[in-house]
Amino acid sequence: MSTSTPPPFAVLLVNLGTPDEPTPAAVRKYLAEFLWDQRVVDVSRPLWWLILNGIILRFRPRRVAENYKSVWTDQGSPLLAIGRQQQQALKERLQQCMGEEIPVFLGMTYGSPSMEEIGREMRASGAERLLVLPLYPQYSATTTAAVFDRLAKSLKSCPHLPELRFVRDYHQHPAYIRALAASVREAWKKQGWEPEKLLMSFHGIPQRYTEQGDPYARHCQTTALLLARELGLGEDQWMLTYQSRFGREPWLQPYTDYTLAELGKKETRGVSVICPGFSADCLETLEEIEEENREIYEQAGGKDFSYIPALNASPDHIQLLYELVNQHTQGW
Ligand SMILES: C=CC1=C(C)c2cc3[nH]c(cc4nc(cc5[nH]c(cc1n2)c(C)c5CCC(=O)O)C(CCC(=O)O)=C4C)c(C)c3C=C
Ligand SMILES: [Fe+2]
Ligand SMILES: [Fe+2]
Repeated sequence: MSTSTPPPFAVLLVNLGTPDEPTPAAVRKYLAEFLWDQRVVDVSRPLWWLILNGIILRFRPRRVAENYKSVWTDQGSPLLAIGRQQQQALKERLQQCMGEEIPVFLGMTYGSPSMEEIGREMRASGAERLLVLPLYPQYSATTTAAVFDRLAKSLKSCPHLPELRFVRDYHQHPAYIRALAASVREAWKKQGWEPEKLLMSFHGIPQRYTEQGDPYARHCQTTALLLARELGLGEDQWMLTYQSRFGREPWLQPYTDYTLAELGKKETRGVSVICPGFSADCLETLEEIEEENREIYEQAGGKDFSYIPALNASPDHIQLLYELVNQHTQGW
C-alpha cells in the first residue's frame, strides 16, 4: 500500500471496445461478448442464443475482420489507439490546470482493457473517488447504460467501493458544439471547398428502443440543431442521418447510406459527412463512412465527398473533456 498522499480523485474514460486483432477469431470473441449484452440486443435469450451462435458468429467475423484490416494501425485498432492519446492528453491537461497528478484510466465496456483491470489500477493509485466519463456525447441505454452495468458488475466483489460520479451525457455542452463547429470549419478550409450539404451521421439504434423511452434520438436532434446553428447553416444545407444498422427491424431514419445514394443521384455539389456521436475514429467512421459510404455516393454519380474526422485527441476535444471533469468533480 502506498504511503504518499492519495490523489483527490481519478477519472475513468470509457469507450465501447474493439477486437485485439483484425482476425476472424478475435472479432468473433469481441462480437460474442458485445452482442450478448441485453442492453444492445434485447431479443429473448434462448432465441437470440440460437441466432447469435447459429448464424451471426459463424459468418460475420470473417467479413468484419477484413473491414478491420483496412483501418488497422501500427498502434492497433484506431478506437483504442486514439483512446490512449485522449487519456494521455487529458492527464497532461489536468496536471497543467490542477497542479497535481490526477490518474486518468481508459476502460472498455467489451474486451480490453476491462473494468476489472481498471479496478486494479485504481486501487494501486490510492484514489477513493472516481469520475466515470463514458465517451458518448448522446445518452443511449445501448451504450451509456451498458457502461454503468459493466462497471457495477466489476465492483460486485469489491468490499470497499470508491465514491462514484457518472457523466450521463454532454450532447448540448457549449464546448462540445464549439469543438465540432471548429472541426468543420478547419476541414473545409483545408480541403478548399464547401459542400452543398453537411450530413451529420449518428450511429443508429432500433426505432423500437426510442419508442420504449431511450432519449438517444432526441439527443442527436439537439446536437445537430445546435451544430447547424453554430455554423450558421440554412435548413437546406444540412441533414441528420443514422448509420450502421444491424438486423432486420427498422432502425432510426433516414439512413446515411440511402441518403448518400439519393444525394449522389441528384448530382449534389459536394457532401461532407461528420459523425458527431463518435468521440474517436473507429471502424464505423473510417471504414463504413470514409470507404463504403464514399463509394455509395460516388457510384450513384456524386462528386466531391469528404469525411470530417472525429474530435479524437484534438486540443478542443481535450478542453471539452477537461471542462466536463472540472464541472463534475466540484467539491472533491
Ligand atoms: C446490434 C446492435 C447495435 C447497437 C444497438 C449499437 C449501438 C451503438 N454502437 C455505437 C458505437 C460503436 N459501434 C461500433 C461497432 C459495432 N456496433 C455494432 C452493433 C450495434 N451498435 C456492431 C455489430 C459493431 C461491430 C462491427 C460490426 O460487426 O459491424 C463501434 C466501433 C468499434 C471499433 O472496434 O472500431 C462503435 C464506436 C453507438 C454510439 C451506439 C448507439 C448509440
Ligand atoms: Fe455499434
Ligand atoms: Fe458498421
